[in-house]
Amino acid sequence: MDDINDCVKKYLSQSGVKDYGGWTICAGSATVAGRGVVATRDYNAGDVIFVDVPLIVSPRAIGPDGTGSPVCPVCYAAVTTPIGCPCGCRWPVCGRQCADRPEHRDECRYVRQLRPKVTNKSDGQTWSVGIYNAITAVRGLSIRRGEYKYFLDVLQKKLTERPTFEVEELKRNISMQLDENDEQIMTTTCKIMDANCFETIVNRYNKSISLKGLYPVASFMNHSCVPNTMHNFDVKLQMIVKASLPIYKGQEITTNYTNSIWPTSLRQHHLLTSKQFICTCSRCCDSEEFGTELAALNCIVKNCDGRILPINPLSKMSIWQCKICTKLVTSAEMICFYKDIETIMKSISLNLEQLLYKEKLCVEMLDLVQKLRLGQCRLLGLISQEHQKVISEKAYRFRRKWNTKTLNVFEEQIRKLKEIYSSILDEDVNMNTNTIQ
Ligand SMILES: C[S@@+](CC[C@H](N)C(=O)[O-])C[C@H]1O[C@@H](n2cnc3c(N)ncnc32)[C@H](O)[C@@H]1O
Repeated sequence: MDDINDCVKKYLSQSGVKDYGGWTICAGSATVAGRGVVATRDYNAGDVIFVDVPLIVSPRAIGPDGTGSPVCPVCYAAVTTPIGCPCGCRWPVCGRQCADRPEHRDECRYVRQLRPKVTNKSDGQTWSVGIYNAITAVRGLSIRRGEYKYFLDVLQKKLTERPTFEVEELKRNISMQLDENDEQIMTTTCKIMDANCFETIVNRYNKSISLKGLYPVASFMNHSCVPNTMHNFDVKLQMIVKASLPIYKGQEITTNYTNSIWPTSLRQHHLLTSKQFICTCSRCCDSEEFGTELAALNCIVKNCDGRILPINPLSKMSIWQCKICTKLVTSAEMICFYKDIETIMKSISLNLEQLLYKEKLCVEMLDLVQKLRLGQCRLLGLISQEHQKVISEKAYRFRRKWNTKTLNVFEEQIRKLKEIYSSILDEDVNMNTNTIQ
């Protein structure tokens, strides 16, 4: 483990990151799984634990059905009318300026010498979706050069014998044969990305762009549904990891690979399909999820006030049961109920009644975050921000009806919520206080 720690710390210091030394990468009983990051000193909630610098950042692929839209692979702005890079790599850059940027030079030259095929010449499209989808793979080659090749050996890889989508896309869309060694490095990179990458969100021209980022320290952080950290990204795409709860020396530093307010069945499904493991944390083993009954639905039996919960929260095939009348419901039926609820939630827009409903939801969610012991987490920041927007909107709509005393109470509430979310989201480049969602 010493070699891994030395390599990671050298990389961070060479990347100009200030030394944050209160952690170490460990293996064995100190971690929930394989290697993990462990605190070597105490932290208070809100303390920065480390700042991580990406080894690779790349746009999300465009699906075979055309889902997703391209972003410029150099500046990551959304490109509404993409043009193929004028130098010839067929990536959809946003203009000459990005095509000529030094960081694009080597990868552009590499793709060019593979002779990218012109796919949609007839409709005038000058960029290639297939070549675009291979950006992650091509960027892996930059790690091969130099001392950080070591990361390719030590970072966990997704277990699969299947050919990687990105490399197959590249091979299909070039005229030259891919070098065997390059292909192997690209495949390894993609498997590493699949096992370790984080959603990296950047703000470009007031639009949130979702990218994939590979961060060397964060790659060793294990998952917990009751994590003790939160993170956000600065303008340089550096990941700032902070304690969301007090952390004691010797304790594992964990993150959340999934969504905190999803019920256990959804979180388990997501973790198993994307990261290939079953989480057995204290929250996952507790069917009531710390008393929140987050997954519960009201009993379907007439006149029964009970709540239906899974008998075995760790099994997706689990039977669900009402706590009062003991009615049993199959997992397939529960999935249908959840889908119906999702459809209803998506159709909500904000008239006054719904604004008040949203306020109620914000209050309930803030209570939930507290009960789930999520501490100073990003979710607390985001919900507080939404809550503040609802209250500001309400104060605006009722300003003529309310007296000064009532308005002052609301202003105080707004101030407190702003204080909470500003302290959590302060480095967050996506902070947008204007829109109500
Ligand atoms: C980003 S890596 C974390 C570091 C990893 N433990 C290592 O040794 O490189 C993600 C992988 O770690 C394992 N992992 C992370 N959290 C876990 C947990 N709570 N339970 C079981 N396995 C976990 C899974 O194999 C997952 O695919």
